[in-house]
Amino acid sequence: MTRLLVEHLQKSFPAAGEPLHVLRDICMEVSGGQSLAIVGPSGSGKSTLLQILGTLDRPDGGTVKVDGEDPFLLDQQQVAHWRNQKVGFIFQDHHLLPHLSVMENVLIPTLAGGRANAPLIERAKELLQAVGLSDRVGHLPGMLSGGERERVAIARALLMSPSLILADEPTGNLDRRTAEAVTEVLQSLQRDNNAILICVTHSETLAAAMDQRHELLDGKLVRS
Ligand SMILES: Nc1ncnc2c1ncn2[C@@H]1O[C@H](COP(=O)(O)OP(=O)(O)OP(=O)(O)O)[C@@H](O)[C@H]1O
Repeated sequence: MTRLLVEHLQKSFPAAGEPLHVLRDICMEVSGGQSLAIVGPSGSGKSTLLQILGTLDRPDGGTVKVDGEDPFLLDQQQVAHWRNQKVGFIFQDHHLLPHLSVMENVLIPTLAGGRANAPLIERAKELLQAVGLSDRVGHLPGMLSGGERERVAIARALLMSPSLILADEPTGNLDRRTAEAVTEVLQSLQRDNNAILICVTHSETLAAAMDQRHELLDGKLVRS
């Protein structure tokens, strides 16, 4: 089973005067099938933490291990491959490419390996069905509602069957009912895949739907 182990993670940013110590001592342990919400005040470092967990940024100290492997010890090419295989990102503004169809957007992760093979196309179809968008595969993102675009982003994030799903405010721009529907589909796919789901959010409803709730305060995570 997948296991994420984070120990004593630190991250600072240069600032006028003293450096800004955003993450001071982050420790966490999560297993496959579990979901976790990270809440905390604006500017407390939630997105920074998510970016580091997904290897989009580097920590200054501490370790991140997924299934015993520390991705920050890999070289640049290996880490890109690791990220593509292990991590699914979902962003609040979904980052869909406007000139590609729904199906093409879901298949974006295959571009890195140059292999949109038949099984992956089949999986994209299954995921679009699971998120309720089978009849929208040829649409452009601009033709979809906000909730539908978020569901395309979820399908895309799950295409490579990642063990780690990282979501930054996945329901931030959605009305309550749509947010609940998106949360439900995200969590059901996460459980089906036995993946770890980590959601950064200001939404208490989304946080309450996760198995654990952690608050980021003064650079540390406190289970709450
Ligand atoms: N690349 C950077 N360079 C300098 N400072 C940065 C950088 N990225 C983030 N910061 C600072 O680090 C702090 C934490 O930012 P972060 O985006 O992680 O917060 P957050 O908790 O996600 O906030 P919000 O809830 O408002 O999205 C902020 O004060 C921000 O200005």
